[in-house]
Amino acid sequence: MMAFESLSERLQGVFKKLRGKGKLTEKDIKEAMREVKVALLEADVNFKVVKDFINSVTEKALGQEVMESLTPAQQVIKIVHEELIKLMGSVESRLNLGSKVPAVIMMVGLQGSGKTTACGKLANLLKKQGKNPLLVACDTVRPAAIKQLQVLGANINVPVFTMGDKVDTADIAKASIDYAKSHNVDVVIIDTAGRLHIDDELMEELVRIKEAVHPDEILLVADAMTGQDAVNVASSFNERLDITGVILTKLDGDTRGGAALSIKAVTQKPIKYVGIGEKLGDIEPFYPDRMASRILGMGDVLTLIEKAQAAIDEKKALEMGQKILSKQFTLEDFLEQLRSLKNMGPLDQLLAMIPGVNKSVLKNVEVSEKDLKRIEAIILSMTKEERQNPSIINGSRKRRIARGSGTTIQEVNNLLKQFEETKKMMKRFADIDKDLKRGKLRLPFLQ
Ligand SMILES: Nc1nc2c(ncn2[C@@H]2O[C@H](COP(=O)(O)OP(=O)(O)OP(=O)(O)O)[C@@H](O)[C@H]2O)c(=O)[nH]1
Repeated sequence: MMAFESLSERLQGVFKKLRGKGKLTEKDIKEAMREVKVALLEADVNFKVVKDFINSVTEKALGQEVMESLTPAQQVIKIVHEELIKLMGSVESRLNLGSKVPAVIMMVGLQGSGKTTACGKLANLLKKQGKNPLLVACDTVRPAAIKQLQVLGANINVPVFTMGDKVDTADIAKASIDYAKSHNVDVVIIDTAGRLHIDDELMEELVRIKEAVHPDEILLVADAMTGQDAVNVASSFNERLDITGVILTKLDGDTRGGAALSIKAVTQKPIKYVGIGEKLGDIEPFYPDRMASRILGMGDVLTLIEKAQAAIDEKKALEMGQKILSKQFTLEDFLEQLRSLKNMGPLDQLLAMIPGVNKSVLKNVEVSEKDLKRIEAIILSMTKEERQNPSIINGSRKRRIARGSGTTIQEVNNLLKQFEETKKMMKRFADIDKDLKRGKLRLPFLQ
């Protein structure tokens, strides 16, 4: 995820400076907070939110425990981390589908926010959880909206309820509930009309749908790329409709982060899901703690582990882990590792989730999809002995391997260096995993 990159870099810069100092003075902390403030404002975080955030962090950071601790800089970072989590709502907010059947989710938002797509993503997610959802086409304004919903529904094998664009939308919504009851549907997802801007006519229509079906959830779909506008939109919808939560879309773009950081504080309504791409699987629950860790460059170990578990055969992963711990990790394992990493998605995104791996480390490791092909060729040109014990690879062996794989000696050297780096990184990963299992995740800044 490229979002938050510049905010993340700015904040890490501020903390690096702090860490360079032994004891901190009040002046050091105030100076750092000024820089954090500018970084947040530049990330388009709501002005009032920034002000409250800075006040709260400063007050805590100037407290005695911090100033007198042996690691004041790390304590300050820890406070920022905790306050960021609080800002985004502290805990993961799940869907609250109530007890009546069918449960009703009403989706609202401006045109182009990704509302229709989000309806499909949510239906897909619920279906995977064993539910039997129904999509309801209540956007009768945008000509292609009904068709778009039908196409989405067909893709994920979820029925779509429509009465065309001539019927009143509150009536359509009501009729869809009757249909759901007689068709074994347990969750109804209503796609509503959007507008380019908030207008009264739209709000009145939405209020009428709300009154007709009493939704369990009213989710506002907001585009993260629009920053403060998304926050203002959320406020307006919340005033009129009393929304229950937000789905923040397009977090895969280079959004500066303002919306994700401000929406909860401004509206008091949680972000429940984030959209991270155009495909139907590109939706994730929103975890404030993981997001805060990402922003502070502490990586996102939990997401990484979940992805790894989904992509790698667990038994193999366990074997691999044991090999690393017993230092028998060979180039053959390395190759296998790279091949399974390929299944996990773009490598740089995955590696960026590991704490302590920032851009500069990534540059050293330099693994791109293209590199993988070359690495494969080089490793396959080695003898079995060389793969198992790379230390025997001397100058003449390197020449032979380079020739055999159609690469250069420099490239063979690079690969061997990468192998060593990976070994180190995997060791680190194994440590993190161990800590997680022990229930105590050691964050890098506390080391
Ligand atoms: N990159 C990215 N694109 C997204 C995401 N969600 C939606 N989109 C794209 O955003 C565009 C608009 O999405 P729609 O779902 O058609 O928008 P909408 O809000 O339903 O629009 P109306 O029906 O007119 O209100 C489409 O091109 C989607 O593919 C996301 O999480 N990431």
